[in-house]
Amino acid sequence: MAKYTIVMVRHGESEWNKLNKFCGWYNANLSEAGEKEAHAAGKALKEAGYNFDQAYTSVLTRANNTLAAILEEIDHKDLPTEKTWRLNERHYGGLTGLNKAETAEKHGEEQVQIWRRSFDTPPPPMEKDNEYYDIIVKDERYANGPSEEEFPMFESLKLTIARTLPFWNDTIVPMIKSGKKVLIAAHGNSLRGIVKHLDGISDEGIMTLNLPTGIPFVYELDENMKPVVSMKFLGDEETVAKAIASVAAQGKAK
Ligand SMILES: O=C(O)[C@@H](COP(=O)(O)O)OP(=O)(O)O
Repeated sequence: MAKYTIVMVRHGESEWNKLNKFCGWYNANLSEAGEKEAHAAGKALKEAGYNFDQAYTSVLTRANNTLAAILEEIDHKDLPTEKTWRLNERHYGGLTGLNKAETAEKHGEEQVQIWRRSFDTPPPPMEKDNEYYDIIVKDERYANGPSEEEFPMFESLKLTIARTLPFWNDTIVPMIKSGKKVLIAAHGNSLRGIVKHLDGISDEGIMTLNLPTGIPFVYELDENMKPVVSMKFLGDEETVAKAIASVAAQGKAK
């Protein structure tokens, strides 16, 4: 029997999703369409009668602004919210800022698929002379962590999960178990990590999972945090399927 309900949402389309660029820890804003998706997500949650006691989000603006738009729509702007770098998107290393389709033309679709979706093959590291290195490393939002040793220069999904899961286990799970209704606004890959964990998806199986932007999804969990209902999207099936297919296709050569 379901005891807990948790809602997660990948941020609305970002400016760099729109340009089809690997984004990772680069702090892209929401695009106009992404703002709209975020408001639509809030409206869908309101219509379905969801309310929350606690929100969690990354330290990246695209997730923060998605959460803000949702909270505006559900009339709960002052919902207690914790931001953490542990929910950030995976760090896309040396791929950051590159166009995904152009990268597929240069390195082949198969290689791009491995970089985007393999469980443990990381992208190449971000070198110090990368144009985004200082912008990311010196960003004030990381003043309180990660530490220098923890600060990633690239991340596979495996490495992303290794820094997301401690936050899930130590902070989010106790909150859920205390009876609080939790909303998480984060990113394609930080959420894929949580979904993999919750549903016990294999390293192989997770490769085919793509999360659409701006469509909330619900988990109903039993007392042991095992899913009774998995990944129920608040959107009509056709729209969700199209949005998922379009994310999957981002790594195709033009
Ligand atoms: O970093 C990025 O480019 C995307 C995910 O890209 P893919 O792994 O789907 O290529 O992250 P998000 O838009 O969720 O923050």
